[in-house]
Amino acid sequence: MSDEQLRGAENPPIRRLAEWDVERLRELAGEHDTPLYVTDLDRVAENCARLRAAFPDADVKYAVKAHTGRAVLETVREAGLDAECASAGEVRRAFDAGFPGARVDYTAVNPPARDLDSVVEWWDDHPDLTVTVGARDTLDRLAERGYDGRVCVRVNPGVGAGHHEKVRTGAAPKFGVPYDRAAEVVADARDRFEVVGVHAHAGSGIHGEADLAAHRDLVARMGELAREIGDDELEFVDVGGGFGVPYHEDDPALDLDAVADATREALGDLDATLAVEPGRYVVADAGVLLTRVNTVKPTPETTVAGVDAGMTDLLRPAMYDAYHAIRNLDAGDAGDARETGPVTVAGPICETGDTFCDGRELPLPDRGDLLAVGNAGAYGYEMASTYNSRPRPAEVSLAGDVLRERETLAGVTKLERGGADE
Ligand SMILES: Cc1ncc(COP(=O)(O)O)c(C=O)c1O
Ligand SMILES: N[C@H](CCC[C@H](N)C(=O)O)C(=O)O
Repeated sequence: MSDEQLRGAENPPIRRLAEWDVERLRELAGEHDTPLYVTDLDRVAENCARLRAAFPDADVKYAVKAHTGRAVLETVREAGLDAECASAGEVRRAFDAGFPGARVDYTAVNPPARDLDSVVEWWDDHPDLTVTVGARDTLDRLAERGYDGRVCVRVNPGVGAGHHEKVRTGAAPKFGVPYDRAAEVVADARDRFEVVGVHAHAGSGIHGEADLAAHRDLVARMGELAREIGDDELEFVDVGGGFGVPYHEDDPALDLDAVADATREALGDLDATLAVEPGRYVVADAGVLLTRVNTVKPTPETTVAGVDAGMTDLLRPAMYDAYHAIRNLDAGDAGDARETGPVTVAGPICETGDTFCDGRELPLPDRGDLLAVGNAGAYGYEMASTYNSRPRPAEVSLAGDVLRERETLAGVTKLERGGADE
């Protein structure tokens, strides 16, 4: 893609749910059944390209946790982003998808011994991998295992931002060494490791003015810290991810170029390279969740549309009260003319919070209707569980390749005594 295409109308900053090809989604649901995640790998590549165009001189790392699927990771690797991994499991996935060690950053948060053991073992074959560390104890535990490789020190910037209090990471004491102790921890780390960077992350879903102001504060603080400890001795200053996408149909898309300019300005002059690590921005609008209505129940307040996907497939509404656009692919602008009214889309899980929307104005559902839930590509399948003994859904690419098989009931019980062993 040319620079013009990367930034222009051919690569818009958001693909809205209304823009997905309804006929194709219907076909995929027919072939693969529901609930079904559909992932558009071309859109993943476009999002990567837009990030690289906005941050041409930066190291752009993909936060793997947003969507860990092999096909997504391969697409991201080919599009030139590095991999930021939250666990040994994610590091393994990055290696398996072909990322070399030099493009892998393991952000260790209270890392279990097993994770550290594995990563130190893999370091033999991948001596250029970077371990990001947010506590002195973690430095000691790495040293005890003979690790003396590349380290990045994670700082708690005391500045949080994001779509919900549970994701304002930068203000949570769990993450990173306190800002005013960072220089001391870096000095200690320099005695024992190759310190290549410093890192902080404000939180997830940075969108409005307040979040952007917090992001700028964080970046400015990281610029100051880097200069204090010697930016010429660092390879990079990582200011985290968190770039938001619009979940409401009429929310504007993030102006990524403006965010990039503000980031550079807040960082100030540095010898070290800027690094960013978005997850959601790369995959959110590249995925939809398809689910079918199986029960329609009129009540005085709302029509309940019982569907075959639940909070076990897409946890975000239950966990964060997150809004996801929902489109009935058989009614309204996508199908039959129908009256609209307040509709509650409810899953099959025995939990009051197992709804995708409550009393939202939608075409009144019929049994058998196919619904699409938008922006399901980020933290969708990744946060799926088998609660209520529900097998996890399948995932296919928009092109029709099965990316993840539907889990079976035998799969759900296979690890337990007396469970299925197939
Ligand atoms: C350290 C770190 N980096 C990056 C991210 C990615 O955040 P987002 O998906 O909002 O870009 C997260 C959130 O999960 C994170 O904790
Ligand atoms: N770990 C991320 C938050 C992930 C949020 C995500 N799970 C969501 O669905 O919004 C962070 O600290 O910024």
